[in-house]
Amino acid sequence: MLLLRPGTLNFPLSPAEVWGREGELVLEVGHGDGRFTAEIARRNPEWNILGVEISAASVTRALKRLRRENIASVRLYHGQASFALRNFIPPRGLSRVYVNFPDPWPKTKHEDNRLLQRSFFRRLSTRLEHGGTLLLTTDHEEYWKFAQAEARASGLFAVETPPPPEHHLQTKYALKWKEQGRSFYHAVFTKTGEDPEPWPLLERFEMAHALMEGTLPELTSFDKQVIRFDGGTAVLLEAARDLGGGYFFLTHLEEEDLTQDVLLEARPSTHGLYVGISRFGAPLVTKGVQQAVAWLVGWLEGQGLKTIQRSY
Ligand SMILES: C[S@@+](CC[C@H](N)C(=O)[O-])C[C@H]1O[C@@H](n2cnc3c(N)ncnc32)[C@H](O)[C@@H]1O
Repeated sequence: MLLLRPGTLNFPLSPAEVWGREGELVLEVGHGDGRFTAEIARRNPEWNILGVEISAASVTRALKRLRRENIASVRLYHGQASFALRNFIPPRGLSRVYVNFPDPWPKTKHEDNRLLQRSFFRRLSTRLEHGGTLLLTTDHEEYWKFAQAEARASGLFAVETPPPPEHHLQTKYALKWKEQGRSFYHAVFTKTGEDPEPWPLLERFEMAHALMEGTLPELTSFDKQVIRFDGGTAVLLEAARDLGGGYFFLTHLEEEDLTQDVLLEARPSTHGLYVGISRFGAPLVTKGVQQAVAWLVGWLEGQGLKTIQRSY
């Protein structure tokens, strides 16, 4: 299980379950092609390493590299760093975080997109052990200064700015910028205090389905439906017949720091018409999933079907 599928895991992660052993937990945010991830795994074979990356192409490249190099102490997650930090890492469970060449978002109006801002440092403090560190390496002087100011303003981190260690300058981006003669900046943020406000896990649910009776409509077309709710949006994009006499509804969900493409289904079962989330792709059953199912049930009620039982 090199690639983590959150729908199949308990939160927070149990190192024994996921890595097969206890050990120091280290996170790399935005690992790109995984070159640095492989390097720290070779240097520190006792670490349990989690790599998080939002680009699917980069995750694929990193997976190939880790397999090729036979590295067994790394797990990867394709998604947002904040989701992984919040849900995978036990309170004070993390000893170190690496962030190499984060997207700088240079325009002032895009500053909110920067990872290393005050709210992030506050949340990070709940997951780092006391004295735990975040190590930043960047070619972007302005972001480097911004991150330092934000960390200090959180009141929870001490900041030092030693020169970057040589192996931090071997990542894909470091090599690219080195060729162009750019300078590099480094900062070590050490946790000195903790945000008293806990950062609770994402709310997960066991079930999101209903049993209905009646006859499913014959659909010749399906108009895209956008459902907005407190905390996100669900978009039912398309409906498709399944061969068992039901329908699948391709649904895109955006919730805070989680994006999922899931299938809803409406199909005959032994107890009646099952209308709910399909297990395909091991989705996380979230509030958004429940909202999408509730919409579908309401829509089918509008077509004359009756709800016998609701589980959401
Ligand atoms: C400039 S690249 C650097 C990649 C690599 N660290 C290197 O030095 O070669 C920034 C990477 O961060 C990833 N990224 C940006 N925001 C992220 C987030 N919120 N969570 C996880 N990865 C993220 C991007 O997809 C991209 O691969």
